[in-house]
Amino acid sequence: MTLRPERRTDALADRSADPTVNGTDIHLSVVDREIPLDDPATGELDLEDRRALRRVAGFSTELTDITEVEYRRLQLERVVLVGVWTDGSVADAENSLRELKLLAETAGAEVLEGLIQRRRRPDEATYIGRGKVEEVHSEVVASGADTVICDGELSPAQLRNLEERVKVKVIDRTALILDIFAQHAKSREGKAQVELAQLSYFLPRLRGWGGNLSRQGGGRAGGGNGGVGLRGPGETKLEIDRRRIRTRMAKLRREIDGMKTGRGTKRLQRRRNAVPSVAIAGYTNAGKSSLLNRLTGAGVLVEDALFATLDPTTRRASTPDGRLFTLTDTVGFVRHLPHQLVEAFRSTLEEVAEADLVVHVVDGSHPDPEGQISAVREVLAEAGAGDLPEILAINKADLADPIELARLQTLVPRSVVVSAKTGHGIPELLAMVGAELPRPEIEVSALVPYARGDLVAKVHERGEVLEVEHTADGTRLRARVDPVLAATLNGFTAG
Ligand SMILES: Nc1nc2c(ncn2[C@@H]2O[C@H](COP(=O)(O)OP(=O)(O)OP(=O)(O)O)[C@@H](O)[C@H]2O)c(=O)[nH]1
Ligand SMILES: [Mg+2]
Repeated sequence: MTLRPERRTDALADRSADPTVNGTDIHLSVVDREIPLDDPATGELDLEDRRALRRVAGFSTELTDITEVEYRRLQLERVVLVGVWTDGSVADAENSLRELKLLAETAGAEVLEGLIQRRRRPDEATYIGRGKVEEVHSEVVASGADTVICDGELSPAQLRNLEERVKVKVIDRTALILDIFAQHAKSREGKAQVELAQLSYFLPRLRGWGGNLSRQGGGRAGGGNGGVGLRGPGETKLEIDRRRIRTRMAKLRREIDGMKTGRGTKRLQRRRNAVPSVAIAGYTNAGKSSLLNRLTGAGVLVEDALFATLDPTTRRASTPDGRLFTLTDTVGFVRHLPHQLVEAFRSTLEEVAEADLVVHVVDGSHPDPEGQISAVREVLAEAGAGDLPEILAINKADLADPIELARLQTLVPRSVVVSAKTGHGIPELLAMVGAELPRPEIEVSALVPYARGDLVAKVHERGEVLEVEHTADGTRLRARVDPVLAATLNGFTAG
């Protein structure tokens, strides 16, 4: 597998112009598939294995416009999806493959077929059972696919073995997610983070193309002990590539650290102004950006695609009683989010970890909201945000089954049913946010002259006004405020 940035750009341009990507309907059902009873290739009699390869019917991407089809063929990969289903129900296995299909389509691929194999665990050498590799190969030939995507993270050896046998490119879920992130990254920081994640994924998977022939120059094989600057001549091509990648990764890490400082300064500034911060977190496509737009009119990109948002956006919002807070929309999470990405996006995730409160958005109309909730909590914990107070916003109430919504609400004490689309539940959500935000600590009484209306406005925004009275001498206030504002108000102590 190679990194091919050219295709990415093309595929992205195509994706945004493609009406079929957004509206694809998926009808899934698992149908038992006829499988020859004996497997002459291996002579294995693994009954469970044999019965287990199932075709997920009606799985192909439906494209209606024929010219569109022709156009897409030029650039897009035609893929067959393969999953190993180890535990849980058929529905879980289907959900997982359905999500892989969405991911593949988001990356710009055309999905031709989806296959699930029931196995106790993935095969160590080939991921799917050896006997079944042949069938996947036939499927690839029959459908004219050029890529197989596996629903898991495969070892370098598994990828290589499988690729040799199915005779087309094989990629795994991790590489697919990395590819989507690479297509969507816009900011300098986002791009650097994604590149770092991709390189750390590819590093152990590099192959010495051409084996021994790849040795550069003559001399010693397998350099590495010649010291800095002296390693060149004896190094294999593979070692040179590895070294280049490591150097590039170190440079990216430094760059990302530098950019982090810039954002840290802004964050400190907000801290100093004692504006509490709320982070919106949640599974990809849950409606996080829609909610930010609904709450603040931010105009952030909303798309029915996975990982539409990669760069954090921060906006100001206020509680029903007028207190200001910041609201940050962040990258969405997904099950088995590649750890390389979690690592590379650490600085973005730290932003979440430093928030005063997390609004965790979940798509109430999704078939497995609990699975999504726990996947999000896992990533939050990994980012050090596991202990933050959390409000669960159960979104897409306009689409979801009310019984399901009620059930979800009983699971989490601090939850609220909302619809970013219709505005349902938004006042309740804001009230809850207001109640959960840290209270300003210091109670003050002050008599502020009318000339200092700015100060009164600040108390309204940053503090909590307990009593207010307009007198002949000015505004008499009793309020709870932060230490900085308390110090200023001290000059106006009410007599
Ligand atoms: N019906 C309905 N659709 C919604 C609602 N909220 C969001 N959507 C749709 O869900 C899709 C995803 O919304 P986004 O706001 O982009 O979701 P996100 O969580 O920011 O997604 P990523 O940034 O990709 O992780 C879009 O097609 C929205 O129009 C809602 O309350 N009701
Ligand atoms: Mg978004």
